Amino acid sequence: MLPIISGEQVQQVDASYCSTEKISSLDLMESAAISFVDWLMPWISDCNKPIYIFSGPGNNGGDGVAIARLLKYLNQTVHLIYMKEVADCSQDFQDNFHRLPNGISVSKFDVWDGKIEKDSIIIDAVFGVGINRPLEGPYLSLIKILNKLGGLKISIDIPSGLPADQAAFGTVFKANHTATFQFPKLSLLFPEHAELVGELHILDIGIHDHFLDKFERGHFYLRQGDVLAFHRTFHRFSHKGDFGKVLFLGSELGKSGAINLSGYAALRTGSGLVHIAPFMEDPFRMIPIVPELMLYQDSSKTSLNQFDAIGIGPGWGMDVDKDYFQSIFARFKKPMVIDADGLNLLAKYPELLKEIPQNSILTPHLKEFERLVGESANHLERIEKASSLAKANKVIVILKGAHTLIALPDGRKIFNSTGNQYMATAGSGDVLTGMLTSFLGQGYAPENAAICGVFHHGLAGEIASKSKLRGMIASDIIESIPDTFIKLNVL
Ligand SMILES: NC(=O)C1=CN([C@@H]2O[C@H](COP(=O)(O)OP(=O)(O)OC[C@H]3O[C@@H](n4cnc5c(N)ncnc54)[C@H](OP(=O)(O)O)[C@@H]3O)[C@@H](O)[C@H]2O)[C@H](O)CC1
Ligand SMILES: [K+]
Repeated sequence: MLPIISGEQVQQVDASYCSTEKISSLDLMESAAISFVDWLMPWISDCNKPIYIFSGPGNNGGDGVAIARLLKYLNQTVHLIYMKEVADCSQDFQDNFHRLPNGISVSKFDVWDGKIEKDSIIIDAVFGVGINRPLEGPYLSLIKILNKLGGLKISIDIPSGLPADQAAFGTVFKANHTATFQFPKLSLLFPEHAELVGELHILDIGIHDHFLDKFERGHFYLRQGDVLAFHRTFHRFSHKGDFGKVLFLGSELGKSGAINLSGYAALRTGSGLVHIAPFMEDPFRMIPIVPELMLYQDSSKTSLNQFDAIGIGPGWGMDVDKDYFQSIFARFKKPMVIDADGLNLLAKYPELLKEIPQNSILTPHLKEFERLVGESANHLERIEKASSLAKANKVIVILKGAHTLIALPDGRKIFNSTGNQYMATAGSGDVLTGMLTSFLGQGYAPENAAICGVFHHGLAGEIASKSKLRGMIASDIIESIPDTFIKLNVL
C-alpha cells in the first residue's frame, strides 16, 4: 500500500529520489509538469480555451511555469501570472522562468490588468505543500478573485492555501479538479475539504513507492494494485462449505430490505451459504429477495457458533432488547460485523464495547461515529478518534464516506480509493455489511476482509454508476460485485 507521507517529508523524498536516481530537482519538476500536461491535454485539446496559470514563489509556482512552457509547445493560448520578483522565487522556478518560450503572455500580479476571458481554464500553482501560514496580502486577494469565477479550475498538487496535513486554516482556492503528484496528501481526503479539492487525480511522476516507505507514519492509500494480495485463493475442489456459512440477524418489521440486501450482497461476494434471521414471530413467513437466501430463527439462548461469520445491526431500530443484543456477543465468539443500529446500541450501552469479539468490524458513517465517540472539530481529529477506538477495543473501525478510512487495532490507518458520490443511496451500507461478513465467512483474516470489502464495495459502486448515475440503487451495487472480481482478476 502507498504510504501517505507528510507535506514536510515531500522535500526529503524528492531529495532522496533525486540523489539515488542521479537527477536534479529541476528534472523532477519537469517530470511533474509532463505528467500534468499528459493528464490535462486529452480533455482540453479540442476546446481551445485560453489557459491562465497563476504561479506562486515556490516549487509549486515552478511547476506552473514549466507547465506554461509545455502547454505553449502544444499550441495552447497561455497566460502566466506570477506573484513575486523572479529573483526571490525558488531556484527551479527561476530556471523554468528563463526557459519560457515566446508567445506566452507573462505578467507580474501587481501590474496585471486583472482580465480573465470568459470560459477560460484556471490553473492554480500558487502554493503547494510548502504553505505554512494562512493566505494574506496579494495571495489572499488573488484567491478571492479566482474563487468568484466559474469555469474549469484546476489545482496543481493541492489547492493553494490548504495545508497538506491539517484542516484548512483560512481562505483556500476552490478547485473543480486537483491533480496531485505521486500520492494523495492527507488533507485532500478530508470530507470537509471536498469543495476545495473537487475531483482528485493522482499523477505518477516516477517516484517508486519504496522511496516513501522509510517515511511511513501509519497512513496508507489503498489502490487497485494492492488489493489482489489480500485475497484468498480457492481451488477446483473447493465446496460451498469452504466459502463459508454466514448469518444476518435482524431487521424490524418494515425494514427487512436491510438484511435482504446484506444477504444478497454476501451471496454475490461468494459466500457458500447465507441465512437471514428476521425479527418476526414466524421468520419463515418472510419471502427473501432471492431464493438462494435461507431463513433462520434466532433465540437469545442458542449458540451461533455454527456460522463462520455474522452481520448485525442493519434495519434493527432502537427497540432491540439490551439482553438480546448482549447475548449475541456471548453466543458468537468469532469476529463479526456491526453496522447501523448495532452501532447506535453500542453508543447507548458503551459498556458493551468490551464484550465485542476481538477483530470484529464496526462500520459507522459519520453520524453513527459521532454518536459513538462524540463530536470532532475536523476530520483529522475524527481519524485519530477512529484509531483510538480501534486500538482500545481491538476492533477494526471502518469510517464510511468518500475515501473510507479503515482504522486497524495496530494503529495503521488505510484510506480507500474506490467509490463515488452516487453510492450515497439507501441500503449502500447494508451491502457493505454483507460483503464484509461474506469475506470473514470465507476465512479471510479480519484485516483482509475489511480491506477487500471496502475496496470491492467502492469498485462495485463505480461500475454500477457508469450507466445509472444518480439513479443507482443499492441492488445495482450488488449486481456489479461479480464484475469487481473480474476486473481485479480474482478468480
Ligand atoms: N515529489 C513531488 O511531489 C514534487 C513536488 N513539486 C512541487 O513542489 C511543491 C512544493 O514546493 P515548495 O517550494 O516546497 O512549496 P510551495 O511551492 O508550496 O511554496 C512554499 C513557499 O511559499 C512561502 N509561503 C508559505 N506559505 C506562505 C503564505 N501563506 N504566504 C506567502 N508565502 C508563503 C514559503 O516561504 P516562506 O519563507 O515565506 O515561508 C515558500 O517559499 C509541491 O507542492 C509540488 O507542487 C516539485 O515540482 C517536484 C516534485
Ligand atoms: K496549488
